[in-house]
Amino acid sequence: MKIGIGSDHGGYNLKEEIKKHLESKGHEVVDFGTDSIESVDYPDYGLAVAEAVVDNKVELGIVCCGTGIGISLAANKVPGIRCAVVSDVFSAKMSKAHNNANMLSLGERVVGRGLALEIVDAWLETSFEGDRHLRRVNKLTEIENKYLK
Ligand SMILES: O=C(CO)[C@H](O)[C@H](O)COP(=O)(O)O
Repeated sequence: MKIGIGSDHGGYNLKEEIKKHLESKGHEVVDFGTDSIESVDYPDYGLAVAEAVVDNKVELGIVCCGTGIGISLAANKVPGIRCAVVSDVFSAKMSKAHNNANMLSLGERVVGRGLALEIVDAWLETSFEGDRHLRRVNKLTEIENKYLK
């Protein structure tokens, strides 16, 4: 699978771990930065990955910041993005099965490396269940469309 990743400085080390992990499993990773722990602004990286997802340059996106919150908020501003901030395996599975999340966000200051990689695997291995959940996800899109100018 082709997966876009990105982080600010607060999520840089976790992003690098996730990148190595994904590549070791045979995924193609497109890294949108950042490239060090030098202080940067998370909206720039959330936006870059989110745009790659909606433009179909990558299939899914994974982003990290200190908490996972700020970079997910940025990604979720892009119409078509459903970016879930997750810090447990159950929520990772549900975010795909019920919400069809096309981006996953993790906080380096929240979850350890081992749990983060389990979350990533669970999320990638879970499929959207459709059915009643599709109706609800479609309603999310309707909300976006209502506010698109
Ligand atoms: O988690 C984050 C956003 O939700 C950021 O990584 C965090 O706010 C960065 O903080 P600092 O500039 O103090 O390192």
